[in-house]
Amino acid sequence: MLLEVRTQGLEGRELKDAGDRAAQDVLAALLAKHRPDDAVLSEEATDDAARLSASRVWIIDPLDGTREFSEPPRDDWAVHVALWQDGELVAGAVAQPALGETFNTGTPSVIPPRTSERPRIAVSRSRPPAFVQALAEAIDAELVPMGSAGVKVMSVVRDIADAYVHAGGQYQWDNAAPVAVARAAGLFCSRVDGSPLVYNGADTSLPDLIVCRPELAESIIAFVREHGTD
Ligand SMILES: Nc1ncnc2c1ncn2[C@@H]1O[C@H](COP(=O)(O)O)[C@@H](OP(=O)(O)O)[C@H]1O
Ligand SMILES: [Mg+2]
Repeated sequence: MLLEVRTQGLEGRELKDAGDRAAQDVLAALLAKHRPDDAVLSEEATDDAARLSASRVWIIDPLDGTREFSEPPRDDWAVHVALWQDGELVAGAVAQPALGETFNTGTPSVIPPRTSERPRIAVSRSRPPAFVQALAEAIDAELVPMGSAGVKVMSVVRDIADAYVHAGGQYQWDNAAPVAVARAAGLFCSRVDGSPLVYNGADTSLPDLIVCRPELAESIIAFVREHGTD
């Protein structure tokens, strides 16, 4: 469906908006039909405070990496659907339609053996946090820029990168489903200072995170604790 939207001759802002709208409409209709009693937190819908007292909340980003979606033939954009229940993420899926792949917690991904001795850190292609260059030098890592938080987390799942480090701004929908999938696959996930990622908080902002192979977590967190993220 999103692939089809890309063939309609739209460009730039119009293509971004058409993608956001089409994916939001499909997901909202499916959730309303199959899970009418659950709350939904979506990037593309008005936040309803009822979710704060709900037991089950779907946290969705209908189109993550909207910028890259609008730059065909780029394939680094994704669809995120997570389910939060009573304080925890309990299920999630990240689809990469341009790859024809969906990663989900029902069939947890098996992380391939690490192929790169030198750590590869996935970072935002358009808004990389300032400190990651210094972090990369400190732990002798290389930076791998790409779009979409979901794609970056899946790049760790797929052994294209070994870590994803972000700071400076993001929202719950950008990382909820990717984190659910990464955890199910055995990856380490936390805020950049090592504290837990908390979902369905009143504030939709969740501005920083680390997702990495477990053996890299300590050195990344130690760097942030010593140097901060400025
Ligand atoms: N500094 C920032 N402030 C707010 N949102 C940010 C951000 N950096 C990244 N994001 C959001 O995180 C997602 C992944 O970004 P990136 O591709 O740069 O890594 C994007 O989501 P959307 O595409 O859903 O808007 C983007 O808007
Ligand atoms: Mg997003």
